[in-house]
Amino acid sequence: MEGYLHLNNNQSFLGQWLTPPPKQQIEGEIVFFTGMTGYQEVLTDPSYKDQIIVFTYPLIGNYGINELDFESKKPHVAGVVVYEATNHPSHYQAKYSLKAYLEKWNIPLLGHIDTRAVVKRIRKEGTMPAALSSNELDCKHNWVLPKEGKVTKVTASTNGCYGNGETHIVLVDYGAKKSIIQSFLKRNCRVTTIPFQTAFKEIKNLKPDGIVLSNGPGDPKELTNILPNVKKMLEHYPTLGICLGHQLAVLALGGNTKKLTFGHRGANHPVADLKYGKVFMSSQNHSYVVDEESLLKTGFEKRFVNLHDQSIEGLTHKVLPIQTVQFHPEAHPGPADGEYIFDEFMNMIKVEKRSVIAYA
Ligand SMILES: NC(=O)CC[C@H](N)C(=O)O
Repeated sequence: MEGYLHLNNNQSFLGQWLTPPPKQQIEGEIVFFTGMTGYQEVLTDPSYKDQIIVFTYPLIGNYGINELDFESKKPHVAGVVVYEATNHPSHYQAKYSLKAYLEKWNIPLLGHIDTRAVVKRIRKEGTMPAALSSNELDCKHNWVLPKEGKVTKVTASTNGCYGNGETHIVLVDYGAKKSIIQSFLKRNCRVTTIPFQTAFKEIKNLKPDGIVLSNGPGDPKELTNILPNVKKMLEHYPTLGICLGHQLAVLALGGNTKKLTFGHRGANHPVADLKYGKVFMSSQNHSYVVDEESLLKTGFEKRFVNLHDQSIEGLTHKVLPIQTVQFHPEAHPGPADGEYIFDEFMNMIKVEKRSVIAYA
């Protein structure tokens, strides 16, 4: 059955529903992911909350969906656009086909769309509201998407406890990916995940050795009310900020963020580490970046740079033990080249512990 992708610039693309057509028109911000694999991780990464995702690789779903690679308990995207999706995945761990999985969660999959043409539009005109619909457009449209509250939708409602290692990591859950927890469990940590509005007093009671500010959906500037809390965390504990967490750390210390035209979403974004003079491939998913000029008064120094557009990919702090990254060191999807950031953070925690003991 025929279905449409309508962009807010009044351009429409005709395709075929590969899942049952949605009962109502689905609206969301349209973004594109360029990786050849990793669709399962993308669909279940809470940072994609309510977005319509276009996969640019022309055949999606070959290895199906398994029980291991979910980044959270359910898919978060509003809709999926592909050129072709297979019905017959081939992988020994495959539990569902892509279509069956999306159908189970009532998420529409629109196929036979010229995804490259769609991406050209988005690259030219920017990320914009869009709709998936069974109907042709009959008038000019301008969808206004609800802005606030995405983090509230995806954060945990209670604390979660994982592992029993030596070092205690408190992970502030703005929509955290499972792989971040696993990266710390691999490094002999105990991880406590906490709802994003947990007061600093309660965080202190948990006696963290280090704090991680997680990834998460939406514009970081929607979260201004929690910045004083974030600032206290940064001033008291070794802190690692990942993606949204990186952006919030900068805002909390008086810096600024801005929106990219079409964001970075893929598994092969080249990043330079200025500390070691080396380049590696990174996994990315973000629309916003830190504004370099705003860093002057924050005490942050640029450490990582995106080699496609020179945007900031990570910072260290001149005085406080803070490391932040815009890319995803936990990978999933994509390469784990940036994983050494977790090892560095573990060292940062050790050094802090030693100096606390020395001064006691
Ligand atoms: N993956 C993330 O944490 C994304 C951060 C933020 N929502 C952005 O789009 O820039």
